[in-house]
Amino acid sequence: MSAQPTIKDSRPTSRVMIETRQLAMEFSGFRAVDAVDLQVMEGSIHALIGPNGAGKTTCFNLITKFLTPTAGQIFFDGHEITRLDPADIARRGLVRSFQISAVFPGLSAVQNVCVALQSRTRRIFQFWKSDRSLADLEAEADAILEQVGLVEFRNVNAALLPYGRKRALELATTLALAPRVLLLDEPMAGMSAADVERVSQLIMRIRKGRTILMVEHNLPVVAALCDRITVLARGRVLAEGDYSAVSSNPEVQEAYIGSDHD
Ligand SMILES: Nc1ncnc2c1ncn2[C@@H]1O[C@H](COP(=O)(O)OP(=O)(O)OP(=O)(O)O)[C@@H](O)[C@H]1O
Repeated sequence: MSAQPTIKDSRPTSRVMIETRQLAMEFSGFRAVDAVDLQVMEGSIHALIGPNGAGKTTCFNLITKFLTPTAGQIFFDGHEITRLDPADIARRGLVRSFQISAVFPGLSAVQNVCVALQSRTRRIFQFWKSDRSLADLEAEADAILEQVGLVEFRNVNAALLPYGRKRALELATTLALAPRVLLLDEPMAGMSAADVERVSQLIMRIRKGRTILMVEHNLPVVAALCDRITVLARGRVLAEGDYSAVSSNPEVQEAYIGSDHD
């Protein structure tokens, strides 16, 4: 793990947005997540990394309430959310990308964002509504498409978008839900180098006013984007700090040896 040039534009504050206390998840006696204490600061981009089977996805699923922990607590902006359901926490502003907003392949980019905006405002997406309300909605959708660099693709069906652009559209539909905290599950998975660069820039653009927690295997991306990194191994926190601190930690280096990560 070599040091990478930084493109951070960080403004983390001292306020804790997501906190886990002694978080644990047991599957038939096997502790996939074991006493994890995590603090994600407001305004930061925070990564969860670790070798295969470290417990990253399980941890993510616990925080987004796709799983209920067998022990421990989860707090969002100071409020305990351990027993709330995913829709409840999404309404509070903690949104997992691709969680509620699906991308409909038969709809254009702008229609997809309109559907997501509608789901936020709980109105029914009625194309036959007055031109005025549809125009308002489309103006808001266009502003979001602009944020993610998809203006020129606004009328293209989602199914026809290149892969990287589809991920950008997924992010756009997530942004339509007005998240305060965004949880990204391997945002760079399966992307070409050009798409990785574009989506990295996109994440930097959308971080303003938000907190981002991501699971990501691409370590150069983590080095470039993330203010703070928590390294998990065998369900436990092995190390935490900025990239140079965790990558120079001998225990972290050892944990990665023998895994298929670089
Ligand atoms: N539903 C489940 N039932 C039983 N074991 C599970 C379940 N989900 C995860 N595990 C186990 O928990 C451990 C942690 O898995 P998890 O997917 O959270 O790791 P990860 O760090 O995300 O790995 P990867 O990088 O390979 O995606 C693994 O040993 C996995 O086999």
